[in-house]
Amino acid sequence: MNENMQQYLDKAQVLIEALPYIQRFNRKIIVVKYGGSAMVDEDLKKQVIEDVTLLKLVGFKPIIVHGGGKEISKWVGKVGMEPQFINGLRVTDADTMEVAEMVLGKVNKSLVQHVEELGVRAIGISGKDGGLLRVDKKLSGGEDIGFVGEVKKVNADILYDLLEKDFLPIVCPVGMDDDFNTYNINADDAACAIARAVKAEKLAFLTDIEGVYKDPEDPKTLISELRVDEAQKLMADGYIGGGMLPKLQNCIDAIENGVSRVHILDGRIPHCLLLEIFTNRGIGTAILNGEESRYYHGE
Ligand SMILES: Nc1ncnc2c1ncn2[C@@H]1O[C@H](COP(=O)(O)OP(=O)(O)O)[C@@H](O)[C@H]1O
Ligand SMILES: CC(=O)N[C@@H](CCC(=O)OP(=O)(O)O)C(=O)O
Repeated sequence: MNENMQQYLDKAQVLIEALPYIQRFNRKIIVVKYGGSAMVDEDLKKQVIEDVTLLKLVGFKPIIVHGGGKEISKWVGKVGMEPQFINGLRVTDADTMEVAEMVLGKVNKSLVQHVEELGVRAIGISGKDGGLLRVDKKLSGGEDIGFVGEVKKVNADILYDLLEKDFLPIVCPVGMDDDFNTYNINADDAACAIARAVKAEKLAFLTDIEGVYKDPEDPKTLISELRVDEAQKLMADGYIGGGMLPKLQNCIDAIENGVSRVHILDGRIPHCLLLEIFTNRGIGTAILNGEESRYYHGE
């Protein structure tokens, strides 16, 4: 067999290996939280969008919930304010809220544009549209941090309707309270609330670190399988900081409320989503309930 033919056969083999995963997730909802560096780097952005589009085209039902924290901070700085975070949440006064909503709206439409370019119908909505995300004011450690929302209600019907009509929903983390004031929602919180509401099969957080470390200073301490009680202990013992705190809390919340699979993936790895879903490589950190394993039986 010549070298060319072997290359084609290898490609065919990759597709065949994906078959059981395609069957397992067929018509299942997968929520992808898209944030961190993978949003800033244009090549990575293209690859993430390609991955999600491919998931859609092979019969999954993906929903993208995006962040844009770095972009918001850039623009907050440009208008002469200083970005401020408490426990991974942005302190959001009225001016910051205005900037955040503008930036997130722009990010949302640019993602729609990328997906549409690949021939898949995408609809970009914020949590304001159709009352998708209703919030209460969220405090951080008892402290008032401004217009930061805690999701209290998700209108899942909008998402079901869009999926039913074969659209790829792309959600930006802005919502309203009962008095129709605008709130900034941490995108991890929004993704978790949505995954719970639609009973997603999988929730994948794409971020800019390999996964959860026991010791953030030591890459050798990356945790591949993290059980809920272990995660709680890591947080209580102070091993988790910054934006990883709300992320891990949301992972636990999702897994304890009916989302079957929850993963933190390194969005800097090209095609990390495809690798996680279609191969047995076990990248990133899987958050698990009880004794289950991140690997499916028979793998
Ligand atoms: N134990 C830990 N393991 C991994 N990351 C951690 C840990 N503690 C703190 N972090 C920080 O959390 C960050 C991820 O959160 P964040 O920057 O908010 O991600 P995103 O923007 O993707 O939501 C990492 O880049 C890292 O600096
Ligand atoms: C309240 C709060 O913190 N909101 C976030 C919303 C965007 C976000 O979460 O973006 P990433 O996922 O890219 O970090 C913020 O203003 O940065």
